[in-house]
Amino acid sequence: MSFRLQPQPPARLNRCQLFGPGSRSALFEKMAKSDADVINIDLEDSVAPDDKPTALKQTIEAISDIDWGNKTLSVRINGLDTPFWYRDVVDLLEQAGDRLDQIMIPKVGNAGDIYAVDALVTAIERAKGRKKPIAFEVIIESAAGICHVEEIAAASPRMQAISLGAADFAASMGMATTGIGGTQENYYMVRDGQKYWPDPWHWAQTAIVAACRTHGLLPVDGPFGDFSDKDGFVAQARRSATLGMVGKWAIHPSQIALANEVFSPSADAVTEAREILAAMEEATKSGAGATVYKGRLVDIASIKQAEVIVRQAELIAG
Ligand SMILES: CC(C)(COP(=O)(O)OP(=O)(O)OC[C@H]1O[C@@H](n2cnc3c(N)ncnc32)[C@H](O)[C@@H]1OP(=O)(O)O)[C@@H](O)C(=O)NCCC(=O)NCCSC(=O)C[C@H](O)C(=O)O
Ligand SMILES: [Mg+2]
Repeated sequence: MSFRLQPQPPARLNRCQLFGPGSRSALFEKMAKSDADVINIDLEDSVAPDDKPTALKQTIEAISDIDWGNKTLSVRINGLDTPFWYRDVVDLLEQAGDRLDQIMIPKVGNAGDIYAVDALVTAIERAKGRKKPIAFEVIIESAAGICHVEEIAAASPRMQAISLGAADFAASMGMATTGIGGTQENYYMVRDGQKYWPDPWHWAQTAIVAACRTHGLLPVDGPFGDFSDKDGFVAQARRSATLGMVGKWAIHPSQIALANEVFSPSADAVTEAREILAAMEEATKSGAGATVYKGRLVDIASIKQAEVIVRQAELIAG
């Protein structure tokens, strides 16, 4: 038990983060007009090395030239193990307009990585007199990242969100798969001759959720590579939502509506949450700390659970 209150995460929608390569400028308008809450223009792994300078230039222009509406606008920079990342940060911070909300730092391994980017961003913001501080979101996608996830979450006041990057994470962990997220054929148990497929991402997601909730950040599920498998995407997203994640990446427009649906509480869930709050208000008036709702126990913890759902519904309603 701690006497410190758990901080609330940033009060913004993050149900779907739509990715598109910075080298494919033809996609930018489509991304801006999509129903995704967050846009991630990618300078990292979806951009070939020879295309990096063009992708950076196009991205900087698009930040000011395109109407991004009320979306959170983020650019994924290159990893700190590459020769590209410092140029990404310097050019974005010196040349891109104030519409840029955050940068995404990939393959973060420890708090020192965040410190390094924070130092550079802070120096440029001061030198250029940038008014709006750039926020950070990071990807946990390595063995080192998951081992240090809590110190990473605490590393800077700029931190707003952490995603799980299933592809690089699997590679770093030496997992025997080339799939990006979702059920893994060979990760199964057998009972009475029946196969049962547990979730190999569960523990990493839970570690990310715990670190994010401790430090008031948004935990986000990363990519699901097989964009023709809608059922698989929805099943993965529902598991993530049940564990406390607030949203999921879309690497193709067909995944946006699916993510928005899963990470928006249903009308029935919101009604039930409001009824639980009303039942507990009545109980509190009569001096009780617990009561019965639809034949089951609800108590003071139920108020906090119901508030999670009502808060999300209110965010969506604007
Ligand atoms: C996956 C894609 C390469 C597919 O592109 P394409 O072949 O053009 O798809 P379609 O023909 O099916 O497109 C149908 C229409 O949708 C538009 N489109 C396609 N992609 C996008 C998009 N991302 N945003 C908006 N609109 C999009 C097409 O232009 C078509 O439009 P129209 O002709 O008008 O009907 C491509 O989707 C793509 O590049 N996706 C993003 C890839 C990416 O950013 N990857 C990086 C993130 S995942 C990762 O890095 C792994 C992670 O780090 C980890 O380690 O786990
Ligand atoms: Mg990756």
